[in-house]
Amino acid sequence: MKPGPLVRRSRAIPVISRIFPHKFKYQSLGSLKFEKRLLQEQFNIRKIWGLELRASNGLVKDEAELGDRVGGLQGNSDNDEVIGSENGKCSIRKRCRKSGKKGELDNTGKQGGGSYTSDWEEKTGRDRGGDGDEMKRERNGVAQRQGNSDKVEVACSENRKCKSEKKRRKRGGKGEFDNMSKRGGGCNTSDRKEKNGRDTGGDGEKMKKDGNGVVQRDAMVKDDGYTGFKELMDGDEVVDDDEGMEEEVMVEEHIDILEKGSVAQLPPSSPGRSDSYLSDSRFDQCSISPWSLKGIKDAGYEKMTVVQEATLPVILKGKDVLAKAKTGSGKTVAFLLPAIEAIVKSPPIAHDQKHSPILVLILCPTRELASQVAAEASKLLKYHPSIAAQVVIGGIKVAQEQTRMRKNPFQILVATPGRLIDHLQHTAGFASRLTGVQVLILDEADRLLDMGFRKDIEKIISAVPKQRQTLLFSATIPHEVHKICDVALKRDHEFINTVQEGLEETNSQVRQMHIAAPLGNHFSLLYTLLKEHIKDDANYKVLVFCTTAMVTKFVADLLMKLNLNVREIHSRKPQSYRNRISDEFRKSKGLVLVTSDVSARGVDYPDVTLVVQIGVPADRQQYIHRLGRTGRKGKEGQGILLLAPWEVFFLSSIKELPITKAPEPIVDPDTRKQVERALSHIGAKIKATAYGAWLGYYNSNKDVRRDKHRLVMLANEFSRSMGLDNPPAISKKNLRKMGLQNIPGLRSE
Ligand SMILES: Nc1ncnc2c1ncn2[C@@H]1O[C@H](COP(=O)(O)OP(=O)(O)OP(=O)(O)O)[C@@H](O)[C@H]1O
Repeated sequence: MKPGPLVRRSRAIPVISRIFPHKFKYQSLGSLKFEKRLLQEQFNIRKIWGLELRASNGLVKDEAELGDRVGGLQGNSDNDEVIGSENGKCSIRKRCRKSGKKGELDNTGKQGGGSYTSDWEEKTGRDRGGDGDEMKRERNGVAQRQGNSDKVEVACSENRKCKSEKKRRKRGGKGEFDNMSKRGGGCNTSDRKEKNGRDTGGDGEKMKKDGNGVVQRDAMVKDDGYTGFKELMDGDEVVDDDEGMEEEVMVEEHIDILEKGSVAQLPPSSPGRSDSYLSDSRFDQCSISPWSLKGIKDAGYEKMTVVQEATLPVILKGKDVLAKAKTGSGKTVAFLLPAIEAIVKSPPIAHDQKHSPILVLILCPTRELASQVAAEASKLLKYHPSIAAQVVIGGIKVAQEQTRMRKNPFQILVATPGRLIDHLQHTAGFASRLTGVQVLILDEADRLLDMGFRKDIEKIISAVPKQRQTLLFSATIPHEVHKICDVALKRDHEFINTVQEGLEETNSQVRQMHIAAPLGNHFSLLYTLLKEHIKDDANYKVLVFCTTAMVTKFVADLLMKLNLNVREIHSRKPQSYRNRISDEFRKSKGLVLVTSDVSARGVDYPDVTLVVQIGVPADRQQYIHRLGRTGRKGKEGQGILLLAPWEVFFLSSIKELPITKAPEPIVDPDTRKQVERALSHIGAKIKATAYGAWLGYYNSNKDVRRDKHRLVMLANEFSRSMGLDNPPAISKKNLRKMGLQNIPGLRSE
C-alpha cells in the first residue's frame, strides 16, 4: 500500500460509507471519537514541544536498595499539570489520577511461571546458551495511570505566552515560544537560548511546531463486512459493544479538556508538521567539535531531531538525563554525539592501550541493537581518528572479543549486559578499564531496568565510578522506572519528555488496527493480510512479530511454504545468521521478516510498511516498540494486532493509543485450502516445539495462566490451528516447571 495520499484519501467519508454502509447508525459515537482524535492531534503540538520537568526523588545511595524499591514503590496520585489555555494563559491544575481504576486492569503483575522459548534470552542467559529460561517480566500499565506528585508537566501551545512558565524562567528576551526545556548547554541560536537567558546575540529563530490537523476519521461502524486489506487499513473505525469502556474513557478525557477551556483555543494546526521529527535547529548551532560536525554531515544529518534538540544542550552541560521520545526519533545520535564530545574534552590518556580506560559505556538489551548503536557511533567517529567504538555481545566467542579489545584501542564500548558481565568476570584487566567510565548510557532504559536485567545492571553500575554522567533513553518510561532510575541517575538529573504522557506514545502517522478472530483462523488471516498488502505495495517491507522463538520459526516456515519472500530471525538462530538476515532486511524491499522480540526494540529498519503482531504482546511497552519499527523518521506506516477473542483483554492496557478495531477479514476458500496444505507439509517436530513454546508463553501471562484448565484448552486450540489432530506430548520436566502436571488435556512424555 502506498503511503501518503492513499491513506488520506481513504479516510474520506465516501470511501467509508462504501465499505461500511452501516456507519450512520453510529454517527454520534463517531463524532465523539472524531473529537478525541482531533484533540489528540492538537495535543501533539504541545506534546512534541511540551516539557515535562520532574524533580527527582533523590539518588539511591546504596545500589542494593534497588531491589526493594522495584518491589515496593507505588505511584502517587496527583499530577500538577500546566496546560496552555485560552488567552495565552497557562492554567495549573491538580489532576487526580485514576489510580486503582481502569488503568490498572491487567498490567500490574509480574509474569512468572512457565519456561518457554521466547526471545528474552539476552536478559536471561540465553546469550550464554540457556534454554527455556524462567521468564519474569514486569508489566507496567499501572504506571500510565499513576503519577508522581512532584511531576510538573508544562505544555503550552504555540503562539501563546505561557505566563507561569515565563515567570518560572524569569527571563527576558523575545522568545515567546515557551515550551522548550529550561536548560543550558551548547546550542547557540535557538529560542531556548533566549529562554535560558543565555542569548549570545543569535537571532532567536522562532520554533514552529504545529499539530498536523488532519482530521482523518469521524465515523464508527459496526459491521462485519470486509472488502480487503487496503480497506481494512484505510477504512474507518469500527466499534462494537466491547469498546464501551473505551468510550467512557474518551468522554472523560473530552470533558477534562473542555474544563481547561482549551478546545476552541488550541492553535490551528498545519498539516504535515505536527509529527515532524526534525526541529528547526541545526547541529552547527551547537558547541560541538568540527570533527563531529563533519561526521554528522557525512551521515546526512543537518537539522536536529526534536529529541536531539531537547537533550543535547543539557547533556553537553554534563547533566544526567532521563529522556523519553517516540520510536524512530533519533535517540541514538542524541546520546552518542554528546558522549563523543565528552571524550573529545577529556584529558589525553597515557598510551597503554591494553589497559586504557573505557570512557563511555553503552548498554543495550539486544545484540542487534548493540551492533546497530556501535555502527552509528563509527559513522559519527569518521573524523575522530583517535576515538573508536567496540561492541561486545552474546553469541560471539568471548576469546574473539578479548583479542579484538586487546588489539584495537577504543574508548566507547557498546554491550549487552550479560556479555559485559562475562568480561567483567573473565577478561583480565577489564574491570579496571571500566573504572574509567565517564558516561554510562542505558539505551531502552526501561527494559534494562526491568526485572529480567536488573541484577546484571546492578552489577555493572557497581563496577563503574559513582562520579560519572548517566543517560537513560527510551520511547517508553513507565512510572515504575522513574522510581528506580534514581539508582543510576544523580539527584539533580533532568527528565526530558518529548511525548505527552498517556496520549499517543506512538507515531500518529502510523495507522493501528486490531483484529479479534478465533485462533483457528489466524494463519489464513495472516496470509490473506500479507497477500493483500503485497499486492498493494510493490515496495512492501513487513515485520511479523510472534510471541516466541519457536512460534516464529513455525510461522516463517508456513509463510515460506506459501511462497512468500520470507526470512526469520529469533534467538535460536546463530548470531552470524541473525546479523546476515538483519542486514539483508535493512537493505531490502519486497520482504517479510518473521521475528520474535529480538527485533522489537531499537532496531532501525528503514521504510517498514507494515508491522503485524500475532498474539498478545508481553506488555504495553512491547506493543509500542514493535509498532515503532514502522513510521520511523516521520514516515507513514501501518500496524495490525491479530488477537484471539480471549486475548482482547490486552487492549485495555493500550487504550490511550489510537488503535481501532477492524472487522475480521474474509478468507476465501482457496486461501484456506492453500494454508491447510502448507500446514500439512510442516514437520511434526516444529509443530511440537511451537506448541510447547506457546504453552510456556501464555502460562507466563498472569491473565491467561490464572485458569490452567482453560490455558490447556486454548493451547490445544492452537495445536489444532497448526493442523494437528492431537496435541503434541510435553516432557514431564517441562510440565512440572510450568506447574501444569495433571491438567487434563495435556499429554506428557
Ligand atoms: N538529525 C537527524 N536527521 C535525520 N535523520 C536522523 C537524525 N538523527 C537520526 N536520524 C535517523 O533517524 C533514524 C531513527 O533513529 P534512531 O534509530 O536513533 O531512533 P530511536 O529514537 O532510537 O528509535 P527507537 O525508539 O526505535 O530505538 C535513523 O535512521 C537515524 O539515522
